[in-house]
Amino acid sequence: MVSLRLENVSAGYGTTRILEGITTPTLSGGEIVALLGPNAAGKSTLFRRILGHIKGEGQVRIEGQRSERPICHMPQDSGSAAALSVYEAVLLARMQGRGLKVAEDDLTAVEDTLRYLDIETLGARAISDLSGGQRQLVSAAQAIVQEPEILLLDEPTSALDLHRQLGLLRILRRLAEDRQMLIIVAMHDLGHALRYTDIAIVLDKGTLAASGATGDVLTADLLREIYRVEARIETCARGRRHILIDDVA
Ligand SMILES: Nc1ncnc2c1ncn2[C@@H]1O[C@H](COP(=O)(O)OP(=O)(O)OP(=O)(O)O)[C@@H](O)[C@H]1O
Repeated sequence: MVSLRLENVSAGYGTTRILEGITTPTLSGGEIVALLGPNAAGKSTLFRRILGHIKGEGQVRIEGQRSERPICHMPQDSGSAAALSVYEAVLLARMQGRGLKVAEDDLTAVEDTLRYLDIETLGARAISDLSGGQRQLVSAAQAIVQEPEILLLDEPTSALDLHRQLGLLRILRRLAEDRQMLIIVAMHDLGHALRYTDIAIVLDKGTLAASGATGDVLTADLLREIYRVEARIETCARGRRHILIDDVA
């Protein structure tokens, strides 16, 4: 099974250092990890460092991988491939690193992924004509269709309505379980993190503020110190824990 661990990882842009000494627990296939932290904490930068798009000190250790390119990334703002249909754009994403010859199972993977995300009716539509939320689902499809072992998603639900937010998070849970994929999601919705993720990694100003089981990490103290809000974490009648925000701290 694939695993990922960061050891004393730093990174930056030019001479500006953004990330400093990030060490995480070992993250394993089958887990959903929330990458949390306020705006500009360094979440997208950490993804770029994991992907090798920017360099820095420390080690990104990936073990137990089956393929040469185990990681796939859904960026925060994926530019629209204006001239392509949804089907073509997802197929093109699927073919990255697989050569030019499209096989029957590539077409099946595209169709399954569009159906999985409930966007099969958009197949023939031009990407440029889609709504923001539809485009975000297509970006998710482009990442998922590649069947990576490690999936990095940068705020994948930010443009989605509530039903589709929950739908995508449930799909991620299924992918993690069925394919033993390690899924790391940068997100701002702490309620979703509490409900749908196993592990939380919290960045603050480029350093690691906390990491561990999401339910242990997300405390009223952390929300006050890192997110600067007064909050309570309470258990509802159904036994589920919820974050109740009272005020700014
Ligand atoms: N290409 C770049 N060149 C220079 N600085 C950058 C670049 N990209 C990001 N930064 C800076 O790095 C810091 C961290 O940005 P990053 O996008 O990693 O934060 P984030 O946690 O993903 O934020 P958000 O939640 O707002 O998306 C910010 O101060 C940002 O201005």
